[in-house]
Amino acid sequence: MMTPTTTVPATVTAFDLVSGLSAQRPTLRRRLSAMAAMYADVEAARAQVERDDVLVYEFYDMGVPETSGDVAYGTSITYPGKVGDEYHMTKGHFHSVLDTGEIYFCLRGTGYMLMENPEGDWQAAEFGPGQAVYVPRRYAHRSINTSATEPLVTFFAFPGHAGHDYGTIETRGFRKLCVERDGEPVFVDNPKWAG
Ligand SMILES: O=P(O)(O)OC[C@H]1O[C@](O)(CO)[C@@H](O)[C@@H]1O
Ligand SMILES: [Fe+2]
Repeated sequence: MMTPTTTVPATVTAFDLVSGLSAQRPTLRRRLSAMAAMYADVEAARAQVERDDVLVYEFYDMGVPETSGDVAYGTSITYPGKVGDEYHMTKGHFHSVLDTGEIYFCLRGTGYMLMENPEGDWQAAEFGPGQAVYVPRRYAHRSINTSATEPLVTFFAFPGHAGHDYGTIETRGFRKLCVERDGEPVFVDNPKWAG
């Protein structure tokens, strides 16, 4: 009988359901200065960085091997706020291996998963606590926090070999932006979209 090969031991990690954080490892943190150019109103972003280089989001890299048999996972916490009228968001990325999906389960807060594929389709899935968004293969994805007060806390999982392609979104942007109009989030065309 074959003995299964195990490369990563079974592990248990505690994530706080309110903060989304774990005391067991440090997060990777993205401040506004690291993504000011991604917002539509770059001047507003730079002015905010001058006043206070706010923490926009943080997340975990659990160090899972980047192989197809493994599953990368962790929590991601996007803090409330706006840059001009655009809600706080993650950088967003395609997977380097485009044919890989991802799952995000919301633990706290309210927001959207914005998705688009190279074929021109885009979707914005609203989610809140207890709801999971499935990001299909080929779709770039970005978390957006539309709450004025609460962090958007999600647990994510994706194939270990998927990789991150940040460059495409950094140069081209997403087709749509999520902005506040009359107190409500709406998706509008991104005037800077360079597809
Ligand atoms: O990778 P971004 O776009 O900076 O956003 C961070 C989130 O995306 C992930 O890379 C997973 O897709 C996580 O590490 C984290 O949830
Ligand atoms: Fe991803």
